[in-house]
Amino acid sequence: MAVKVAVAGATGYAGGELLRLLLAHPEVEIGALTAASSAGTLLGQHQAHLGPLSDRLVQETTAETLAGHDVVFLALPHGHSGEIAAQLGEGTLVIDLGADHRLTDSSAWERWYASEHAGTWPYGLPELPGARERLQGTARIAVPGCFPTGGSLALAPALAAELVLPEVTIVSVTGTSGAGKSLKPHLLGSEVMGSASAYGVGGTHRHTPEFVQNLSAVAGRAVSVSFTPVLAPMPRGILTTATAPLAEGVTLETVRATYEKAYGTEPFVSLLPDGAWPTTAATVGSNMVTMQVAVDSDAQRLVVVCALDNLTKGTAGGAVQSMNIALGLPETTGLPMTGVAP
Ligand SMILES: NC(=O)C1=CN([C@@H]2O[C@H](COP(=O)(O)OP(=O)(O)OC[C@H]3O[C@@H](n4cnc5c(N)ncnc54)[C@H](OP(=O)(O)O)[C@@H]3O)[C@@H](O)[C@H]2O)C=CC1
Ligand SMILES: CC(=O)N[C@@H](CCC(=O)OP(=O)(O)O)C(=O)O
Repeated sequence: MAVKVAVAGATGYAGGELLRLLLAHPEVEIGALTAASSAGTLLGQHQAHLGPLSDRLVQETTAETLAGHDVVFLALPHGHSGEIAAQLGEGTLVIDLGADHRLTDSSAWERWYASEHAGTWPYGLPELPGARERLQGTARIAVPGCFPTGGSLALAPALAAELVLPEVTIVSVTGTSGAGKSLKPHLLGSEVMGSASAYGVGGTHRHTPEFVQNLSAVAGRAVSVSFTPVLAPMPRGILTTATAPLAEGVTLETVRATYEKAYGTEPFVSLLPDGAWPTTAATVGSNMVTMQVAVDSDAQRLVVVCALDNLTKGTAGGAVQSMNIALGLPETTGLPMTGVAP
């Protein structure tokens, strides 16, 4: 029998990508589609790329509308998931694409999001140690932020194997869709086109505590993280460069062998052949993270570069991957493993 899913936030970027993937998922039947100000309109007025759902009515986001589904995806702005999730029973798998349930530390949530913490759910980054086991059979999933997805995967194997010191620097170039659809002055075409700009500089981006949480868990000790996002004039994609001081005597061969062991059997992480470097373009629409490692021997630093599509592996694809695990389906079901080129 098909898995009946509802999507709250269906008119947004994350909801739109999710529906694109769910339309191609063989086990899924798409039920209620909800939003806020767009309620009462047709989905085709907001998501021109979702032809088969074009005539579907967008409903209000209420517990009543979302009831009666096996899976409910919440692709809502931060702070809106807790209340609605509390009204959905444990018989429903609720998958939060927002930040509300990612952090384990309530005081970190209050500091970075300046609101009451909604709680902590199993974290939907299956490639992290122990994550798959926690996702199997769960009724609640917190989908990671798009930056922590790439940055955490870039550094986890090195930190777990103590190849680097626990002081890491992460710089991520991102496309504009990461900011969502709503109008923001710094995202106007004339501000973004032909220019790249850093933001959230100096340890102020709210994904910093998520990085610290993930990387400290894999390292088994506190990891300090300096994270800087850079906005670039492209709609999709994140290119992350992560560096850390090498531990004594670590060579490129050791690094490469460690990453091959960590990701060799991972369906959605591709360690590229020697000499090939990740590009965002090659990941567009796919659920892949492409990765390359290097050792800067003069500076004695590990350098890892990885690329992903912020809306696919960075949000909606990661959500579907975790749904598959929670429901006991093959993990790769319905998820694209190839990008589009050129
Ligand atoms: N974009 C990305 O790359 C990523 C996004 N996310 C997270 O996913 C979530 C959605 O992001 P994104 O799609 O980019 O945002 P958008 O602004 O593009 O879409 C937001 C959606 O939420 C709906 N909405 C807004 N307010 C409410 C409300 N009070 N109740 C119910 N629905 C509401 C909107 O409906 P309406 O049309 O009616 O306004 C719209 O469907 C966010 O939490 C975001 O942080 C996570 C990782 C990456
Ligand atoms: C370009 C841009 O603005 N990107 C967003 C990334 C949002 C995201 O991935 O995640 P959550 O909001 O779900 O944490 C930002 O930096 O806030």
